Amino acid sequence: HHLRQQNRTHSLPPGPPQKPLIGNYLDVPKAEPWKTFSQWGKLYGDLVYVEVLGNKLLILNDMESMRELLEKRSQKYSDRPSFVMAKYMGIENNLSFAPYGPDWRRGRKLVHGNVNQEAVQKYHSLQENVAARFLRDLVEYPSEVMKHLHMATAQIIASITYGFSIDTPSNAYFDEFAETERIVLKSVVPGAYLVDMIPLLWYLPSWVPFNSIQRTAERGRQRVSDIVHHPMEQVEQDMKQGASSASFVSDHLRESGSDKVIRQQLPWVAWSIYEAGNDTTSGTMLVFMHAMACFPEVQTRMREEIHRVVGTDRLPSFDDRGRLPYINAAIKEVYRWKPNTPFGAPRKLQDADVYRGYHIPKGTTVMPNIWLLSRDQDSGIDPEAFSPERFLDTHVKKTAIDPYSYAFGFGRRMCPGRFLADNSVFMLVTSIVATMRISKPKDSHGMEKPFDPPYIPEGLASFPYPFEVDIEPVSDKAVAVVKGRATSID
Ligand code: HEM
Repeated sequence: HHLRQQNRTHSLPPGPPQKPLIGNYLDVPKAEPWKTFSQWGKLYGDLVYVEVLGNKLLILNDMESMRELLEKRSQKYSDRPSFVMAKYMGIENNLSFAPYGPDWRRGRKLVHGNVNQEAVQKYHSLQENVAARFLRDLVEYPSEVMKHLHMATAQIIASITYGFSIDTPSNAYFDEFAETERIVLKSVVPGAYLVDMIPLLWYLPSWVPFNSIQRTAERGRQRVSDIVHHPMEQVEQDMKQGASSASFVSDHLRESGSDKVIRQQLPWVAWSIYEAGNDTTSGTMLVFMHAMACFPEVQTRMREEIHRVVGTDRLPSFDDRGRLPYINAAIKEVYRWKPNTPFGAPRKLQDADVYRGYHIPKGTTVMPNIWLLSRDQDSGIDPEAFSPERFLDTHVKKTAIDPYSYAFGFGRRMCPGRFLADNSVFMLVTSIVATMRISKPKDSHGMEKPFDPPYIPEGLASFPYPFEVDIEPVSDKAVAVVKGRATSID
């Protein structure tokens, strides 16, 4: 009764008109929906409400509503939407997709212990070593830059999570991880599987033509289970032989003793770290490579700063970071220029709410339009330009919105890996710029080839597919420094 009254006095937030049954289904494009959401923002205001086949969606188009709802009211806004396929495949055991509750809280605590701001310092030398090896690979096989990049981020995260050595050249798990990742990303996108729109389909027998849902689900479940448990078994085996190095998994296996709950959850939490931390970091690095090829003058300014502060006799280290303001601004610019998660990671509202005089129904999927924040014009610099200057008050009257306030999410479900991620990005970015020149690909006559790397157009994450780019050492001395440093690790 109370709710009905609330409904009467408060209307839903505005949005495009709906059609019977399908609602706004035809209005929400699959490719780059955040651009359409942003246009709606201009038409309907900062809160936009749409319905797609009975699913309620609320789009937040301003920082204030994100802070108020996702942070101040996080008690209600920290659940995730649920998907039939994902649930069946076990993907809701992954921290990123888990419902808000005791399992999520326990898992989150485990992760936090290993990657909080203090703890990530113990990974500095790992990150420096991986960067040095990565540079040597670039010197030796520059045309395989995309492969090297993916390997570098995978090595960092696999070492931290499972203790796998960075000497493992092409670990058997990496391809398996990558393949499972595709299954995961598909299963948490509204509408990718018809069964999430029309749940009744699940109950149709599988001999009905075209109804392969249950078979797909079963295959996915098996794959997910394999990738969650195989690396764990390896760690346990290594531990028995005394051959495992410290890692998230081995530390917690030692500490948890016979705690059954933790032992059961640990493989899933470990996989969550790998799953959430690998493609996001490599994707961010691909955006960086894209930007460097398109904006050579920024690349030059970055290199000048490094050479001025660090010199050319050694590779950059974490101790240098505080003295590299232009580099730090350029890293912010990478997060802003093409944000990884243009509409964040969706939340599900657990109880009906009232905000700015509007009624927001229970169960509504809430999406912060991060992409729109990234397009702000406060600095007066074109949002499409890659320009670190927009973050420097020595260059502009008003600096752009700080991407650290939106690129890693909000409130209780904010990315717990953000310090680790940012350190990896800093180390890889500075190492590359210090020693390598990145440019658009050229043909055999030295003419620039057309260059416009396509981005994954739909789903939660947005970064380029692997693309061709030219890469060469800045000097013979740089090659010598790289080789010397890499050899010292061997
Ligand atoms: C540049 C790289 C990264 C970006 C841009 C990024 C971004 C994000 C975003 C936007 C979210 C959703 C937050 C929300 O719902 O408000 C998230 C969640 C998460 N991230 Fe990251 N992330 C990155 C790297 C990492 C790394 C290296 C780890 C490894 C520890 C990690 C672990 C996680 C986990 C476990 C979650 C789920 C949190 C939850 O649902 O409670 N991320 N990340």
